[in-house]
Amino acid sequence: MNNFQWIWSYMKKDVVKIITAIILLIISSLLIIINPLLSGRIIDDVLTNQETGLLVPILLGMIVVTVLRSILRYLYQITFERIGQNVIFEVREDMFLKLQELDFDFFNHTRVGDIMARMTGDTEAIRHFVCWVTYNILECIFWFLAAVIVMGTISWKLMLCLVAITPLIFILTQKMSKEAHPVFFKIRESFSKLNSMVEENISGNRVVKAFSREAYEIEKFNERNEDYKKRNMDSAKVSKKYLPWLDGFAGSLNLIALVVGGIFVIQGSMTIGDLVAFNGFLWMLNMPMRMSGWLINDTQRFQASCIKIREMITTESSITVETEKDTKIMQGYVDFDDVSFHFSDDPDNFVLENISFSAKPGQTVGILGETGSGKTTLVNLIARFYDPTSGQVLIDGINATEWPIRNLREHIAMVMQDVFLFSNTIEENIAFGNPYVDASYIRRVAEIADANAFIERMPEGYGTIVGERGVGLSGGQKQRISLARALAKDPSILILDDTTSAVDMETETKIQTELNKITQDKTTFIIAHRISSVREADLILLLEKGRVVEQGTHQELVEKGGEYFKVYQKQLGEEV
Ligand SMILES: Nc1ncnc2c1ncn2[C@@H]1O[C@H](COP(=O)(O)OP(=O)(O)OP(=O)(O)O)[C@@H](O)[C@H]1O
Repeated sequence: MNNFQWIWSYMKKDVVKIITAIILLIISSLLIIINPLLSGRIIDDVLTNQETGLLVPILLGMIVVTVLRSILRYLYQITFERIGQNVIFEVREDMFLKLQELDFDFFNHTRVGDIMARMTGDTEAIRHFVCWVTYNILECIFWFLAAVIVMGTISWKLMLCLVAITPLIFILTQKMSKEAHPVFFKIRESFSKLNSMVEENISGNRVVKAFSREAYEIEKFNERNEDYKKRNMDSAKVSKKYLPWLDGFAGSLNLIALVVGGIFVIQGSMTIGDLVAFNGFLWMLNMPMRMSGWLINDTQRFQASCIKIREMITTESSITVETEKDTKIMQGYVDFDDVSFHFSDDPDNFVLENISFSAKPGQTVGILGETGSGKTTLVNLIARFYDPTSGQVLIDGINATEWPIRNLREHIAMVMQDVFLFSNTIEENIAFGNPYVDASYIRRVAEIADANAFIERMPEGYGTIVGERGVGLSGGQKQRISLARALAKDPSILILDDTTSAVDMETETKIQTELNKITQDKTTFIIAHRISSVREADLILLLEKGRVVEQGTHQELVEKGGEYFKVYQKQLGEEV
């Protein structure tokens, strides 16, 4: 399917509107023919033959035609605008739905700025094409055809002299189109890089300032900005190379008409009125020629944008989300059966190797290990953010890959290491995973997460809006709201990834005591660096370079006197 067929798939449901708009456009194009013909009549009948009584009706006729044409033009232009807006509404919707469906792998490899460029600049290029370029192309075609027919009836010889240069115009537009094609792809790529750079700079503005790297960032920005300017200049150069020629050929039509037409009038094979009428149609021939360069540019821009959008819409997730919602209840049994995993872009480096363990509802699994040992990756496999490369993760005895994914995730709540809060009230942030939760339950889970006290101290309490990425809250406060959000979901499996790393030990102990009261029927995974966070767990996994090197309860592992014991002793020493 080429880009035009693809965009047609969005337009075709508006086929009645399209046909109506084209009919209006054709009528409007036919109406253009009338006024030059009437001008000719003024010269021949009113001025030359002195039929002065015709002047007023002719002038009135010209006014009616002009008004009618303006109304028709307005109607079909607004119809094309509506069709374009409908198309772009659906394209944007499809892109957003795709974004919801795409897996972690896509987001690991795609820059936010690039996605934003597709959602904004590229959709705008498509809107412009449907709303403006399409009817301009159609207008040009109909004007050209109408002009050829009417001018042919006035003087086919003079018309042939003018149309003789059309092949040259065709060759020029072909060459221009070929040259402009790659240039617009480069512009598109450059725009995406510039966008990504600015997006990263804004997201990371605190880091930039903290490290006083503004100058470096400005230099990087200037480089990208310069590249974008250069790419646009390349496009301008292509335009400037061809547009004067197209303009020149279009302008030469007047000269040819004047010289050759003048000779015909002198020879008596054409009246002055016919020559005036003929001249009145000239713009209908030269306008399409002048416009062709601009329309080619816009069409190439449209093509480049289509490719970027279609690339995203057709990206296949390795983990697909079903459309139908399943309502299977989850108990919370988790079994890892000889699970190994590597990321798709690094097949030689196994991040997890031969992991096996079992957990039952009501049990807590503590996961310890040095940084980069694979703890987060392990729990990501439970929520199916990734699928194991080999082995299987069983939830309630069923392979996680066989669970309807939304159903699976509905019963799992995760407090992620990198806390993200939406720019919304605290209450709505906590209710994010369970919109039906009531205010008293929100307060209850906030109390368990030890967040209630500081939330109530805020000026608007639970109605306080937290800024982008929770600016205005401390790291520990954000973690606690994020914990409350997970608890509000009342999940069967609760995953806490370094959830209390930013809170003090006393608060952590308080949270743990409260958590124990409500996790009786849940399977809880706690990733931590401090043994104090996991010592009560029913099972502790000690990870080292993706392998479980020790597993058991705190007591068992201490008695074993191995790696866990060494870490325990070290941390005990630090605490004393
Ligand atoms: N998206 C990714 N693509 C490729 N490799 C990755 C990706 N994410 C993580 N890794 C690698 O996988 C390994 C395990 O990462 P993981 O985040 O699971 O570690 P972790 O034990 O949770 O670390 P930490 O305690 O620092 O959070 C690391 O070596 C990391 O470099």
